[in-house]
Amino acid sequence: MNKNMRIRYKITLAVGIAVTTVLVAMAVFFTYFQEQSVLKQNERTMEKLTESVAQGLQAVMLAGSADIAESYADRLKKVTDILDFRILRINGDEAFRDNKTIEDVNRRRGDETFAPRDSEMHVPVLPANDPSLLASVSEGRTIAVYEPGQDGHRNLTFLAPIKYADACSKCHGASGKVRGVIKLTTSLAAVERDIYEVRQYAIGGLALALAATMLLTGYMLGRTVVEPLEKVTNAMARVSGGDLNHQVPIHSRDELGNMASSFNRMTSELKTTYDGLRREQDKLTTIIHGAGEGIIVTDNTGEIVLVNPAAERLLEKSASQIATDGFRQILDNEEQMREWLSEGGSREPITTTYKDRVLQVFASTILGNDHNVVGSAALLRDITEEKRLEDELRRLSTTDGLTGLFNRRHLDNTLDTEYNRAARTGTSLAVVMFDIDHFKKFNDTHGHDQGDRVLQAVAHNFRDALRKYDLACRYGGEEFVGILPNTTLDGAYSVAERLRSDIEASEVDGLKVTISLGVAAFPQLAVVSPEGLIEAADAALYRSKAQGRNRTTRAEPPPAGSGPDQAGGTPDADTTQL
Ligand SMILES: Nc1nc2c(ncn2[C@@H]2O[C@H](COP(=O)(O)OP(=O)(O)OP(=O)(O)O)[C@@H](O)[C@H]2O)c(=O)[nH]1
Repeated sequence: MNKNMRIRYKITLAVGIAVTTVLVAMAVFFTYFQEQSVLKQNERTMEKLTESVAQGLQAVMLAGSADIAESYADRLKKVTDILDFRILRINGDEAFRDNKTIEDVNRRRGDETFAPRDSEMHVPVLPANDPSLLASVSEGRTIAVYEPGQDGHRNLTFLAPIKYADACSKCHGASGKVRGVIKLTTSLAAVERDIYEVRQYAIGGLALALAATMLLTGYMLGRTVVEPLEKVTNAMARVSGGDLNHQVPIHSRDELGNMASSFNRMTSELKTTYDGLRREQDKLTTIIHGAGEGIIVTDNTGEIVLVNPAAERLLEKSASQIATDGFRQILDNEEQMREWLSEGGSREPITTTYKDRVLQVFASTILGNDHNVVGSAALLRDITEEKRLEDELRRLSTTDGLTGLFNRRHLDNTLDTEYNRAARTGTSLAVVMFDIDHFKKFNDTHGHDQGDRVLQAVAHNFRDALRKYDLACRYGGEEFVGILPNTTLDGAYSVAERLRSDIEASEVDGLKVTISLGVAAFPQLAVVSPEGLIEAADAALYRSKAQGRNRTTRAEPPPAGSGPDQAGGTPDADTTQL
């Protein structure tokens, strides 16, 4: 059945086939039985006729008028619809064609009762062993035989026995039960024509009944099933097209009526849900469009379906340009985007630089309920200012405001790290510690602001004296510490001396200061902690002070009886001040 065929035609066709089958079966059944009945009736009539002919002939024969029997037979042959009429002997030969019986009878009677025929002939009509003939003779009953005729219609042949009566013995002597057989053949042409006519009427009636049934079925199906179904189908099409206000009219309370009312209920609930979703979507759209963060969303084919104004602002591109470039080109860096997305949606935001801005990007793959990819999303946040403030904060937390050197907290952290590294790698780590000589007096004499400027100048010198991977720190007040990785005690001593002489030689606003220094190095000095290194340098510094200031002292365990290893200028720092 064609899949595109409308249900109305499908059902009508199905009903038509079913009705046709039943009607044809009934027509065949009744026609067949009617035919059989007609044929049987015809057979019975003809049988009676044949038998009465046989009895008539027998009576004629008994009356001694065989001639009449013969002429009777000849006349019967001419009757319409009687194709053949013969009087047969029980061996199948036609009687009354030779003188054999006449001679027998005359001989038996002893006179010339019957005159012999002028001409004789032997006419074998049926073979002696013909089953129908044998059955008729042996059973003494009439046998009907249907055979195809030459005109296309069937013929009906009766073989009716001519019974042997006692009176027959007078002429024919003792014999069997049957003396001869009447063979009467009629054409069934008239009967079959009648049957054919009946068939024609039956087919006509059948066609009429079928057409009426089909029309009625089509009409009834249309009214009761198809039209309601079509209404629901049309309503479904309208609902799927977005018209959620459409309702199916309900005309009945049957299954189709229930279906329509269920559909209407479903549509109403769908509309309620849809309206709710729509409101949520509107809210979401407002939020997305008003968000400070850039939002870009794609569908599962990778096509960009949403770009909010913040994204346009951050990327300095129009929404259409972003959509044209594609999701992987959001940051003009396809490789990076692919990498982020290949991680199955980055869980951590990624910080990247884009057109002099620092952007925080959260790129993720959106997965559906069954873990299939339904799209991708990128959330962009401009953290340039945040980053600047963070860097500034970090700088402020690790540096000293007056001198710009690293502060003590940073020193402690760094020293820890460097000490551990030196201990692990077996390299040297040196510490230079110094403070300004008689600085209290300097402050008192020149004022605190002047003292600050001196501190800044000394810090400047200090930074210049160190390598770039050394760390210059303001340890507190007018005390400074330098951390010198990969530096031996002698190396640190040289640096300290150079710094001391630089400061001694320099001026700040025409004023001079000197510094006293202490140097310590690991592992020459077997300290067990970074604090130990500081303490050793501090002790060496103390000794520089004690030895007269403006000098550098090595922190090394002094051999018994020997003095500290010193270098530097004049013993008393008073002379270093201007
Ligand atoms: N101008 C200025 N002075 C400071 C600052 N921090 C500490 N000082 C001063 O530095 C002086 C340190 O004095 P002291 O510890 O007695 O040492 P000193 O006077 O340098 O004597 P010696 O170290 O023994 O030579 C104090 O007067 C502090 O007020 C600062 O940030 N600016």
